[in-house]
Amino acid sequence: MKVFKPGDIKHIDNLCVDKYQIPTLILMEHAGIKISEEIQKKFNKESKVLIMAGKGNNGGDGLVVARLLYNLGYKVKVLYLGNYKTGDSKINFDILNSLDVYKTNSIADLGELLLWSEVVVDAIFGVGFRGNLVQEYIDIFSMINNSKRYVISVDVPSGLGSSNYTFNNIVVKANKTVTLGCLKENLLLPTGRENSGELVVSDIGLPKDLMEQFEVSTFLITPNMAKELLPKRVENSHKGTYGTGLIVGGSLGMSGAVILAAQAALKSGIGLLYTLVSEKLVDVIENNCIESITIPMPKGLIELDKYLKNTKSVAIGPGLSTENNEVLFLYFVENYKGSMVIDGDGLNLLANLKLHDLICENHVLTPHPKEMSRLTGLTVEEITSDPITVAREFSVKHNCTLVLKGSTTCIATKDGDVYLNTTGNNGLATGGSGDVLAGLIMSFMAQGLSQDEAAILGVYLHGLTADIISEGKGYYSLLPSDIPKELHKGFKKIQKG
Ligand SMILES: NC(=O)C1=CN([C@@H]2O[C@H](COP(=O)(O)OP(=O)(O)OC[C@H]3O[C@@H](n4cnc5c(N)ncnc54)[C@H](O)[C@@H]3O)[C@@H](O)[C@H]2O)[C@@H](O)CC1
Ligand SMILES: [K+]
Repeated sequence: MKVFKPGDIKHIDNLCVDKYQIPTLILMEHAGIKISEEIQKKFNKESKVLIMAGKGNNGGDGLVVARLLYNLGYKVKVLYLGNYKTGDSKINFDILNSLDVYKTNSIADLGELLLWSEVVVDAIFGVGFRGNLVQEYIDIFSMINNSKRYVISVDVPSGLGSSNYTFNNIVVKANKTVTLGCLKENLLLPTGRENSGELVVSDIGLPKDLMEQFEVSTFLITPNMAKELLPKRVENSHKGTYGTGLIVGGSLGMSGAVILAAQAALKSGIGLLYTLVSEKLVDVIENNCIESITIPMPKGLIELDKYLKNTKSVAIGPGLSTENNEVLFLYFVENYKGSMVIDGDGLNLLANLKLHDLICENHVLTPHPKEMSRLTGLTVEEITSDPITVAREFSVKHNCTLVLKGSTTCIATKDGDVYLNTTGNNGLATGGSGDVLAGLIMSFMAQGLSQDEAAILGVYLHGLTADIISEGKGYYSLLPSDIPKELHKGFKKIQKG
């Protein structure tokens, strides 16, 4: 599903007017109709609705809502923050002036108005919000957030920056956000998701042709997309049909990482699995992954060639340790020509040894923000405040697939597309869930998916399975090892569509 940037919205706006001859006043009316319909679904005509109308077009949408609800018989009061000297908001302000709707621009009355209200329509800022907040707005936002009223945000919760930024760390916290015409990037990033409440994308009459033809480079992973990516299972098949994979990792004390990755690979349909681990770990791996073939680390790495010949994909890094593994890591990055997931200490070795020039299109890198920081030299804050751009720039520069993990994971391709994943929950924030993900991606590449496809499906399935488990277990008790065990439920849900 297409996801739009603030710049795209401006462009769409202009095209509506110039190419499709649709005045924005019509779109504003549609926006108002859609918001008022959402209110009617939840609140009856006895309800008291406070409209907070900002000075731009977002405020104009709010003024339309005020008129429509007033006409329907709702008790409506408006606190407006603009002068409305020109444009569509002025037209709607003038119309409202001709009606007997209570209006004030006195912010000092906000406390009383909030006490009076049952529903607050947050039409203070939309996608035109920029920069910092002055104290007056910080106070307004705090009062709304502390009011315990039902808040419905128009387009975006007010104060949400264009990416994952927050200015002065405050955003209006909505119960529901009705976003207009199309999905916006910032709503899908963590700050947007935390503050939007239930998210509804509302059709406001933007031309179908325009929206279909408009090119974007950010997408939301949908159930349908995941379904289409599932590797096909065929009746007449054998283990060779579903590919051979290899997990390289597991230093002393970290055998669990390999076991988790291996369980995930085995439970996601791989044909044959090898694990390559330190000799001392062979027994523990064999005991826990009876379907895999365990290879003890040979003295001469050249001995690995006979295994690698038939191996379609590798995951290197789970539990590997950065100590004494430089030669091994370099061997794989330089010699292995199949698809390869580089995870955990594989990423740290990549960063420590400055091997960025060896990253190529066969590689899927799966850093969390701290590992990304080591890879890029950016701070964690710089990465998390604009993860889409950071991920995109890296994948294009290094011609690889990058999975930047987070509560919204960004999968960036070498072509510059970014896929956002919103499955998963805070129960995944436990050491080991990344190993499961690495095993899944490796498994899907062994089964014939491209690097991008495997990353998209792996990330989606990983989060979806966690969500399914959490429905029964809650978030506290979710363990990475639960995911391979319950993976069949994730697959089933994807297959159903
Ligand atoms: N794109 C479209 O096709 C449509 C957009 N509509 C609405 O228009 C909105 C965008 O309208 P605008 O571009 O007028 O922008 P907004 O209404 O989001 O905000 C812009 C106003 O806020 C002020 N502002 C921005 N940052 C500020 C800050 N940090 N502190 C104080 N003031 C600040 C600006 O000076 C300007 O007056 C959308 O979010 C949506 O609600 C709808 O009317 C329907 C059609
Ligand atoms: K808003």
